[in-house]
Amino acid sequence: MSVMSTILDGKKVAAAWRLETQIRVSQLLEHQVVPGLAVVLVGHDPASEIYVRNKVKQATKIGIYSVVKRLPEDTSEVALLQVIRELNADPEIDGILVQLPLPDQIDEETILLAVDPNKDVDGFHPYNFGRLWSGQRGLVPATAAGIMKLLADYRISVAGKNALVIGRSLIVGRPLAALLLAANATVTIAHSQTQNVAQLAQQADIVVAALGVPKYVTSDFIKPGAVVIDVGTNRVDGKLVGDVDFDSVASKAAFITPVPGGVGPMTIAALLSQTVDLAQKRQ
Ligand SMILES: Nc1nc(=O)c2c([nH]1)NC[C@@H]1CN(c3ccc(C(=O)N[C@@H](CCC(=O)O)C(=O)O)cc3)C=[N+]21
Repeated sequence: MSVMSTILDGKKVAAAWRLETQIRVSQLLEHQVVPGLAVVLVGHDPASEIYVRNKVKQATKIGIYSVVKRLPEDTSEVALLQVIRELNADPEIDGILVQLPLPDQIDEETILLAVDPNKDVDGFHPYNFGRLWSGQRGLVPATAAGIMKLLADYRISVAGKNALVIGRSLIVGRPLAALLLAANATVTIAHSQTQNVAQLAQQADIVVAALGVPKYVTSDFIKPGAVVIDVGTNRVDGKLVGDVDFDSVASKAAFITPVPGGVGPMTIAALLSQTVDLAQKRQ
Protein backbone atom coordinates (compact mmCIF):
# COMPACT_ATOMS: atom_id res chain seq x y z
CA MET A 1 0.00 0.00 0.00
CA SER A 2 1.37 3.39 -0.86
CA VAL A 3 0.25 6.71 0.58
CA MET A 4 0.68 9.88 -1.44
CA SER A 5 2.48 12.68 0.29
CA THR A 6 1.46 16.32 0.58
CA ILE A 7 3.09 18.38 -2.14
CA LEU A 8 4.74 21.53 -0.80
CA ASP A 9 3.41 24.03 -3.33
CA GLY A 10 6.24 26.53 -3.66
CA LYS A 11 4.58 28.23 -6.59
CA LYS A 12 1.49 29.06 -4.54
CA VAL A 13 3.33 30.07 -1.36
CA ALA A 14 5.77 32.20 -3.38
CA ALA A 15 2.88 34.03 -5.09
CA ALA A 16 1.31 34.89 -1.72
CA TRP A 17 4.69 36.00 -0.36
CA ARG A 18 5.28 38.24 -3.39
CA LEU A 19 1.91 39.90 -2.73
CA GLU A 20 2.96 40.67 0.86
CA THR A 21 6.21 42.09 -0.49
CA GLN A 22 4.30 44.15 -3.06
CA ILE A 23 2.29 45.76 -0.25
CA ARG A 24 5.52 46.69 1.51
CA VAL A 25 6.79 48.20 -1.75
CA SER A 26 3.71 50.40 -2.11
CA GLN A 27 4.17 51.62 1.46
CA LEU A 28 7.75 52.60 0.58
CA LEU A 29 6.59 54.37 -2.58
CA GLU A 30 4.40 56.62 -0.41
CA HIS A 31 7.67 57.79 1.13
CA GLN A 32 9.28 58.22 -2.30
CA VAL A 33 11.50 55.18 -1.78
CA VAL A 34 11.79 52.82 -4.76
CA PRO A 35 13.58 49.56 -3.84
CA GLY A 36 16.45 48.90 -6.25
CA LEU A 37 17.98 45.54 -7.21
CA ALA A 38 21.08 45.05 -9.37
CA VAL A 39 21.83 41.67 -10.92
CA VAL A 40 25.30 41.12 -12.36
CA LEU A 41 25.58 38.42 -15.00
CA VAL A 42 28.96 37.53 -16.46
CA GLY A 43 28.80 35.45 -19.64
CA HIS A 44 25.65 33.84 -20.98
CA ASP A 45 25.04 30.53 -19.27
CA PRO A 46 21.54 29.72 -20.62
CA ALA A 47 20.19 28.56 -17.22
CA SER A 48 21.44 31.71 -15.51
CA GLU A 49 19.84 33.78 -18.27
CA ILE A 50 16.44 32.25 -17.50
CA TYR A 51 16.74 32.84 -13.74
CA VAL A 52 17.89 36.40 -14.23
CA ARG A 53 15.00 37.09 -16.60
CA ASN A 54 12.53 35.66 -14.03
CA LYS A 55 14.04 37.70 -11.20
CA VAL A 56 13.82 40.94 -13.17
CA LYS A 57 10.31 40.22 -14.45
CA GLN A 58 8.95 39.50 -10.97
CA ALA A 59 10.82 42.39 -9.38
CA THR A 60 9.39 44.82 -11.91
CA LYS A 61 5.89 43.40 -11.48
CA ILE A 62 5.83 44.30 -7.77
CA GLY A 63 7.41 47.73 -8.17
CA ILE A 64 11.08 47.04 -7.54
CA TYR A 65 13.44 48.93 -9.84
CA SER A 66 15.94 46.47 -11.28
CA VAL A 67 18.98 46.67 -13.48
CA VAL A 68 20.91 43.84 -15.08
CA LYS A 69 24.62 44.39 -15.67
CA ARG A 70 25.53 42.01 -18.47
CA LEU A 71 29.25 41.50 -18.93
CA PRO A 72 31.01 39.37 -21.57
CA GLU A 73 32.38 35.90 -20.71
CA ASP A 74 36.00 37.17 -20.96
CA THR A 75 35.48 40.05 -18.47
CA SER A 76 38.52 40.57 -16.23
CA GLU A 77 38.35 40.51 -12.45
CA VAL A 78 39.38 44.17 -12.36
CA ALA A 79 36.54 45.17 -14.70
CA LEU A 80 33.99 43.24 -12.63
CA LEU A 81 35.31 44.83 -9.42
CA GLN A 82 34.80 48.25 -11.02
CA VAL A 83 31.14 47.44 -11.79
CA ILE A 84 30.59 46.29 -8.21
CA ARG A 85 32.17 49.47 -6.80
CA GLU A 86 29.81 51.59 -8.90
CA LEU A 87 26.80 49.62 -7.64
CA ASN A 88 28.06 49.89 -4.04
CA ALA A 89 28.12 53.68 -4.45
CA ASP A 90 24.78 53.94 -6.30
CA PRO A 91 22.12 55.33 -3.90
CA GLU A 92 19.30 53.86 -6.03
CA ILE A 93 20.56 50.31 -5.52
CA ASP A 94 19.61 48.52 -2.28
CA GLY A 95 20.58 44.99 -3.22
CA ILE A 96 23.40 43.58 -5.37
CA LEU A 97 23.43 40.00 -6.63
CA VAL A 98 26.31 38.52 -8.62
CA GLN A 99 25.05 35.46 -10.45
CA LEU A 100 27.22 32.40 -9.79
CA PRO A 101 29.19 30.54 -11.06
CA LEU A 102 31.70 33.05 -12.44
CA PRO A 103 34.14 32.32 -15.31
CA ASP A 104 37.52 30.77 -14.36
CA GLN A 105 39.60 33.95 -14.73
CA ILE A 106 37.62 35.58 -11.90
CA ASP A 107 38.19 34.64 -8.26
CA GLU A 108 34.79 34.19 -6.63
CA GLU A 109 36.00 34.99 -3.10
CA THR A 110 37.49 38.31 -4.27
CA ILE A 111 34.20 39.31 -5.89
CA LEU A 112 31.98 38.31 -2.96
CA LEU A 113 34.25 40.30 -0.61
CA ALA A 114 33.89 43.39 -2.81
CA VAL A 115 30.09 43.60 -2.47
CA ASP A 116 29.07 46.04 0.27
CA PRO A 117 27.86 43.73 3.09
CA ASN A 118 24.90 46.10 3.59
CA LYS A 119 23.81 45.54 -0.04
CA ASP A 120 24.64 41.83 -0.13
CA VAL A 121 21.10 40.63 -0.83
CA ASP A 122 22.39 37.09 -1.54
CA GLY A 123 24.07 36.86 1.88
CA PHE A 124 27.29 35.50 0.34
CA HIS A 125 29.71 38.08 1.81
CA PRO A 126 31.90 36.43 4.49
CA TYR A 127 30.62 39.00 7.01
CA ASN A 128 27.00 37.93 6.48
CA PHE A 129 27.97 34.26 6.26
CA GLY A 130 29.77 34.57 9.58
CA ARG A 131 26.77 36.24 11.16
CA LEU A 132 24.56 33.43 9.88
CA TRP A 133 26.77 30.75 11.43
CA SER A 134 26.99 32.76 14.66
CA GLY A 135 23.21 32.55 14.93
CA GLN A 136 22.70 36.29 14.42
CA ARG A 137 20.01 37.84 12.25
CA GLY A 138 20.99 39.29 8.91
CA LEU A 139 21.07 38.74 5.17
CA VAL A 140 20.52 35.10 4.28
CA PRO A 141 21.06 33.30 0.95
CA ALA A 142 17.73 33.27 -0.89
CA THR A 143 17.27 29.55 -1.50
CA ALA A 144 17.84 28.70 2.16
CA ALA A 145 15.51 31.50 3.28
CA GLY A 146 12.86 30.32 0.80
CA ILE A 147 13.00 26.73 2.06
CA MET A 148 12.60 27.83 5.71
CA LYS A 149 9.59 29.96 4.72
CA LEU A 150 8.02 27.03 2.86
CA LEU A 151 8.42 24.76 5.92
CA ALA A 152 6.96 27.47 8.19
CA ASP A 153 3.95 28.04 5.91
CA TYR A 154 3.07 24.34 6.07
CA ARG A 155 3.57 24.37 9.88
CA ILE A 156 6.35 21.80 9.62
CA SER A 157 8.32 21.99 12.84
CA VAL A 158 12.07 21.66 12.71
CA ALA A 159 13.10 21.78 16.39
CA GLY A 160 14.52 18.49 17.62
CA LYS A 161 14.24 16.85 14.18
CA ASN A 162 17.08 15.05 12.43
CA ALA A 163 17.84 16.98 9.24
CA LEU A 164 20.16 15.69 6.52
CA VAL A 165 21.42 18.25 4.02
CA ILE A 166 23.03 16.57 1.01
CA GLY A 167 25.44 19.05 -0.56
CA ARG A 168 27.77 21.63 1.01
CA SER A 169 27.68 24.46 -1.52
CA LEU A 170 28.06 28.09 -0.55
CA ILE A 171 24.75 28.98 -2.17
CA VAL A 172 22.52 26.25 -0.67
CA GLY A 173 23.90 23.45 1.53
CA ARG A 174 25.94 25.45 4.01
CA PRO A 175 23.50 28.33 4.62
CA LEU A 176 20.52 25.99 4.87
CA ALA A 177 22.36 23.83 7.42
CA ALA A 178 22.98 27.00 9.46
CA LEU A 179 19.30 28.01 9.35
CA LEU A 180 18.11 24.52 10.29
CA LEU A 181 20.56 24.55 13.20
CA ALA A 182 19.31 27.97 14.27
CA ALA A 183 15.80 26.47 14.24
CA ASN A 184 17.07 23.77 16.63
CA ALA A 185 17.28 20.82 14.24
CA THR A 186 20.03 18.24 14.63
CA VAL A 187 21.86 18.78 11.37
CA THR A 188 24.06 16.47 9.32
CA ILE A 189 25.76 17.67 6.13
CA ALA A 190 26.56 14.96 3.57
CA HIS A 191 28.94 15.59 0.65
CA SER A 192 30.90 13.85 -2.08
CA GLN A 193 33.18 12.07 0.43
CA THR A 194 30.37 10.94 2.73
CA GLN A 195 30.01 7.18 3.04
CA ASN A 196 26.60 5.57 2.89
CA VAL A 197 24.41 8.62 2.37
CA ALA A 198 21.35 6.38 2.06
CA GLN A 199 21.88 5.04 5.58
CA LEU A 200 22.13 8.59 6.98
CA ALA A 201 19.02 9.58 5.06
CA GLN A 202 17.05 6.67 6.55
CA GLN A 203 17.55 8.26 10.01
CA ALA A 204 16.43 11.70 8.86
CA ASP A 205 13.08 13.40 9.49
CA ILE A 206 14.00 16.07 6.94
CA VAL A 207 16.07 15.33 3.83
CA VAL A 208 17.32 18.17 1.63
CA ALA A 209 18.80 17.21 -1.74
CA ALA A 210 21.13 19.96 -2.97
CA LEU A 211 23.93 18.16 -4.76
CA GLY A 212 23.04 18.55 -8.42
CA VAL A 213 22.68 14.88 -9.41
CA PRO A 214 19.41 14.08 -11.20
CA LYS A 215 17.11 11.70 -9.25
CA TYR A 216 19.87 10.90 -6.70
CA VAL A 217 17.46 10.46 -3.78
CA THR A 218 15.32 7.35 -4.27
CA SER A 219 12.61 5.80 -2.09
CA ASP A 220 15.07 3.48 -0.29
CA PHE A 221 16.71 6.62 1.20
CA ILE A 222 13.51 7.72 2.87
CA LYS A 223 12.09 6.99 6.30
CA PRO A 224 8.28 6.76 6.03
CA GLY A 225 6.77 10.13 6.95
CA ALA A 226 9.90 12.18 6.24
CA VAL A 227 9.92 15.69 4.73
CA VAL A 228 11.80 15.83 1.42
CA ILE A 229 13.08 19.09 -0.08
CA ASP A 230 14.41 19.00 -3.64
CA VAL A 231 16.77 21.84 -4.57
CA GLY A 232 17.97 20.25 -7.82
CA THR A 233 17.54 22.10 -11.10
CA ASN A 234 19.18 19.75 -13.59
CA ARG A 235 18.51 20.01 -17.32
CA VAL A 236 18.12 16.52 -18.76
CA ASP A 237 17.16 16.41 -22.46
CA GLY A 238 15.80 19.93 -22.17
CA LYS A 239 13.62 18.99 -19.19
CA LEU A 240 14.02 20.28 -15.63
CA VAL A 241 14.76 17.35 -13.28
CA GLY A 242 15.32 17.52 -9.53
CA ASP A 243 17.81 15.66 -7.31
CA VAL A 244 14.91 13.54 -6.01
CA ASP A 245 13.22 10.68 -7.84
CA PHE A 246 9.82 12.25 -7.21
CA ASP A 247 7.57 9.38 -8.28
CA SER A 248 9.18 6.78 -6.02
CA VAL A 249 9.78 9.10 -3.04
CA ALA A 250 6.29 10.64 -3.08
CA SER A 251 4.73 7.34 -1.99
CA LYS A 252 6.86 7.25 1.18
CA ALA A 253 7.39 10.85 2.30
CA ALA A 254 4.83 12.89 4.24
CA PHE A 255 5.79 16.11 2.44
CA ILE A 256 7.73 16.67 -0.77
CA THR A 257 8.62 19.63 -3.00
CA PRO A 258 8.13 19.29 -6.76
CA VAL A 259 10.56 20.46 -9.46
CA PRO A 260 9.57 22.79 -11.00
CA GLY A 261 7.17 24.64 -8.70
CA GLY A 262 8.87 23.96 -5.37
CA VAL A 263 12.06 25.59 -4.16
CA GLY A 264 12.76 27.65 -7.33
CA PRO A 265 9.87 30.11 -7.01
CA MET A 266 10.54 30.42 -3.25
CA THR A 267 14.14 31.44 -4.03
CA ILE A 268 12.99 34.35 -6.16
CA ALA A 269 10.31 35.40 -3.64
CA ALA A 270 12.96 35.41 -0.88
CA LEU A 271 15.27 37.57 -2.95
CA LEU A 272 12.51 40.13 -3.56
CA SER A 273 11.51 40.17 0.10
CA GLN A 274 15.10 40.75 1.20
CA THR A 275 15.55 43.53 -1.35
CA VAL A 276 12.59 45.32 0.22
CA ASP A 277 13.98 44.68 3.73
CA LEU A 278 17.09 46.56 2.61
CA ALA A 279 15.09 49.43 1.09
CA GLN A 280 13.15 49.79 4.35
CA LYS A 281 16.46 50.40 6.13
CA ARG A 282 17.01 53.51 3.94
CA GLN A 283 14.33 55.42 5.84
N1 LIG B 1 24.21 34.54 -6.94
C1 LIG B 1 23.31 33.60 -7.25
N2 LIG B 1 22.14 33.56 -6.59
C2 LIG B 1 21.20 32.61 -6.90
O1 LIG B 1 20.11 32.57 -6.29
C3 LIG B 1 21.50 31.66 -7.94
C4 LIG B 1 22.74 31.76 -8.58
N3 LIG B 1 23.62 32.73 -8.21
N4 LIG B 1 23.06 30.90 -9.59
C5 LIG B 1 22.12 29.91 -10.09
C6 LIG B 1 21.13 29.48 -9.03
C7 LIG B 1 19.88 28.82 -9.55
N5 LIG B 1 18.76 29.63 -9.06
C8 LIG B 1 17.41 29.43 -9.36
C9 LIG B 1 16.45 30.38 -9.14
C10 LIG B 1 15.13 30.18 -9.52
C11 LIG B 1 14.73 29.01 -10.13
C12 LIG B 1 13.32 28.84 -10.57
O2 LIG B 1 12.52 29.75 -10.52
N6 LIG B 1 12.91 27.66 -11.04
C13 LIG B 1 11.57 27.37 -11.52
C14 LIG B 1 11.58 26.84 -12.95
C15 LIG B 1 12.40 27.65 -13.90
C16 LIG B 1 12.68 26.88 -15.18
O3 LIG B 1 11.74 26.34 -15.79
O4 LIG B 1 13.87 26.80 -15.55
C17 LIG B 1 10.93 26.28 -10.66
O5 LIG B 1 11.70 25.51 -10.03
O6 LIG B 1 9.72 26.18 -10.65
C18 LIG B 1 15.68 28.04 -10.34
C19 LIG B 1 17.00 28.24 -9.96
C20 LIG B 1 19.26 30.70 -8.37
N7 LIG B 1 20.62 30.66 -8.33
